[in-house]
Amino acid sequence: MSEELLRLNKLCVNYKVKDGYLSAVKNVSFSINKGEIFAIVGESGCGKSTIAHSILRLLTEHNEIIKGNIFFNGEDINKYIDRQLEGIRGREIGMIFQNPLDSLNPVYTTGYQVAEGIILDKVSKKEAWNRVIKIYNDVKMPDAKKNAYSFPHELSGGMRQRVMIAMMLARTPQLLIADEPTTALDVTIEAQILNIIKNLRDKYNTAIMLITHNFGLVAEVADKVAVMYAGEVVEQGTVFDIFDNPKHPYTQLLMKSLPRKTKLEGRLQTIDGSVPRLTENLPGCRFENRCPYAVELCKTEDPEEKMVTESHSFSCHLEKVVMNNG
Ligand SMILES: Nc1ncnc2c1ncn2[C@@H]1O[C@H](COP(=O)(O)OP(=O)(O)OP(=O)(O)O)[C@@H](O)[C@H]1O
Repeated sequence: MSEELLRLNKLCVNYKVKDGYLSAVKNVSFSINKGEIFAIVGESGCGKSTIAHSILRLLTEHNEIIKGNIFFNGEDINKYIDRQLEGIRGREIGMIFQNPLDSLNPVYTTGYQVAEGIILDKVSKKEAWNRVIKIYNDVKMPDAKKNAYSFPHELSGGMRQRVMIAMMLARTPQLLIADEPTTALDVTIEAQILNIIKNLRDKYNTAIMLITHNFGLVAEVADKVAVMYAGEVVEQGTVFDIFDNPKHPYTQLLMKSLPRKTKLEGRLQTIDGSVPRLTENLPGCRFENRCPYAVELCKTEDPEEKMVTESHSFSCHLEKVVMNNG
C-alpha cells in the first residue's frame, strides 16, 4: 500500500491587506504519497504558491494567518517552532522555483553552493566535491567538472535550473516542491528538466509537488492532480480522472478550452468573467459568477466535497447537471 507523506487538512491562508483580510487559500485538503508526482494546477493568483510557501513557512512579509494542519510523515509541522522547521527545510522538503537566479548566490560558484548542502551532512570537502560532480552528471549538466566552477550568471536558464535540482538532490529530500520549474525555459529544455524530475522520483522515491498552470506538464508527468480556483481546490483525482472524466464546471471548461490536438501543450485558457474579490469572503461558490450552470443556491452556500470514486472528488452544488455534462 502506498504510504502517505504529506497531508494538508483544511489549510486556510489569509493575508492582511489594506481593506481587511484576503482569503488566498481556503479549506485546502489533499494528500501526497511517497514517490508520487502531485500537480497543483490553476490560473495565476489562485493560491498555488501560497500553499507551497505555507508548507515551508516561507511567506516573508509576515502579514498572513495560517490555519489548518500540515501533516508531514504524520506530524503537524504547522505547529512546529521555527527551529524544528529548520531541520525539515531543505533536508526533508526541498523547493525549486521558477527563477533559479533568485535563489542562487551570485558570488559563489554553483558547485560550491551544491557542496555546502553536502558538507552539512559532515562529509569532507573532497568527498563533497566528488558528490557534486556525480550529482551534476545525474542532472545531465553538460561539462559537469568545468561547470561546477561556474558562477550562476555564466550558465543558461536550463543549466541554472539543473543546479537548483542538484542542490535539492544533494540533500535527497522526501518531498520536492517545484513551483513552475520550467515556465522560464524553452520547450526542449523543459522536456529535459521534466525527465530529470521524473528520474529523481524513480531513483530516490522522492515525492514531487508540481505547481503549474500548464496542463501539458500535468498530463506528461503527474500521477494526481488538484485543480484550484480562487484559493480553493475545486476538484482532485488521478490524472485520468481529471482529463477523461472532469466533474466540476471549471475543470470541464478548462478541458473544453484545450483543443484536442494541443491538449498536451495547452496552457490554461481564459474563461469569461473574473475571479471574485477574495477580501469580501462572501458565502457561496467562488466560481458562481462565471459558471454557466449557476443557480441561486450557489450564491448562498459553500458547496460540499463530493466523492466520485475513492480517488476522485469535486465541490459543486450541481451534481446532476455536472454529471451529465462530464
Ligand atoms: N504577501 C501577500 N500579501 C497580500 N496578498 C498576497 C500576498 N502574496 C500573495 N497574495 C495574493 O494571494 C493570492 C494568491 O497568490 P499566489 O501567489 O499564491 O497565487 P498563484 O496561484 O501562485 O499565482 P501565480 O501562478 O501567478 O504565481 C493572490 O490574490 C495574490 O495577489
